[in-house]
Amino acid sequence: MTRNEAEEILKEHGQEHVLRHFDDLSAEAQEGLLTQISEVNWDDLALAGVQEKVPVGEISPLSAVDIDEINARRAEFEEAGYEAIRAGKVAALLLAGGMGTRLGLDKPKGELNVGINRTLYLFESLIHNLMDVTSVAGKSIPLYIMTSEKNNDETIRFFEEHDYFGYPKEDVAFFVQEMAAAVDYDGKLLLEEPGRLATSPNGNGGWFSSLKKAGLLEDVHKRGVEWINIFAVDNVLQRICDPAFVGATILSGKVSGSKVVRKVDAYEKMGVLCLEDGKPSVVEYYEMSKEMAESTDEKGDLLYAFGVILNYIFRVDKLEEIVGRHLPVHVVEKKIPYIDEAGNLIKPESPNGYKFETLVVDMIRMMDDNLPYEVVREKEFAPIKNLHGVDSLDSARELLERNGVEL
Ligand SMILES: CC(=O)N[C@H]1[C@@H](OP(=O)(O)O)O[C@H](CO)[C@@H](O)[C@@H]1O
Repeated sequence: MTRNEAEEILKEHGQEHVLRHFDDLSAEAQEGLLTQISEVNWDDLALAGVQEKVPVGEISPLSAVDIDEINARRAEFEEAGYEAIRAGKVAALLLAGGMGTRLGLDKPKGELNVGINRTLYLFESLIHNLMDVTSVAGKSIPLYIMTSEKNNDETIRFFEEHDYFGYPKEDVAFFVQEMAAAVDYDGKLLLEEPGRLATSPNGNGGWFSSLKKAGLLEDVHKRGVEWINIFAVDNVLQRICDPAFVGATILSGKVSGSKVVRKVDAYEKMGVLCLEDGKPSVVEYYEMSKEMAESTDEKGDLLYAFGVILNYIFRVDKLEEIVGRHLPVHVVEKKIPYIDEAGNLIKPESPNGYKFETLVVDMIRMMDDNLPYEVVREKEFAPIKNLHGVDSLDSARELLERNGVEL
């Protein structure tokens, strides 16, 4: 994009301020800024301050394959899962674009040390969880790691430095999540440096399109991968490519599966699986009505009892079918560092603008069906969202120790 083209498009959208420092920039920075401008999604920006209206259908409860049923059929599920894994049909995909900022760590979140008397990085722990499966299967599993512009180089450096924690390097591929520009409350694009728009990762809904854009779908096909198990970096206890989960999903004939746990109470901060117009769908905790959150059956149990733990399996052919479809954009208020008119860097203490994200939970709605698969939360759910309190480093350490992991 040339400067003139940039000027024109910025003018059209009332964003001329973006070129304020342009003449003072190096040629390289000018080039970088023009590229960023050409990548701005103007449709998203138009949503500043309004949540895109996603038509909500008729919501009804959805039950899961529960722990009793899983235990009764575990051997059968595991056999089917291991068979697919040994045939090379299953890959793992780690969502790791985030930084550890909220945990006081100015590094990729996966570099958090969860150890106490020894070092145990989040990344390391997740790799070990995956290796529990590959060592029994006698077969390596391709691992795709989604990073972001903010942490990609450092993440790769970290894996190199630690020799991939013993995982076969040739089976690991990194790719970068796409970014989205952020705006202030007036819908104006923010700059994080005189020559750079403030951007942030575009939400976890973009994982498959980013994988495709990075050219890794070819690798997926070349290896004969038919299923991808995506999982979040923050849950240190989770099982990855769990053979029973993989097998149960395959045997169900469904195109996707979600690991779920029973919520501790109506307001636990989790997305909840339900049926929407008869199809599986996830409603996020901050979008759930009080009525939906609190409704119970005749025994007094929550009707919408199963929360997703951000560990899903998807069939690749179905992902390819839906990849071009529009995912709703979620507008999220955030604290966004920016430079003011005088060029000073401001780090706001409270939210000052909007970021635009698509969410993987909306992909569930696009799948024709989904198998909710219940797991024991004390064994598989220890998300680290904060340092202390609920869903924190403290609570995760306690759960790790209870599961026999020495810290
Ligand atoms: C968009 C998305 O995937 N949100 C996930 C994710 O939410 P957070 O707001 O990041 O905590 O993790 C939760 C589990 O820890 C899960 O229940 C929820 O659905």
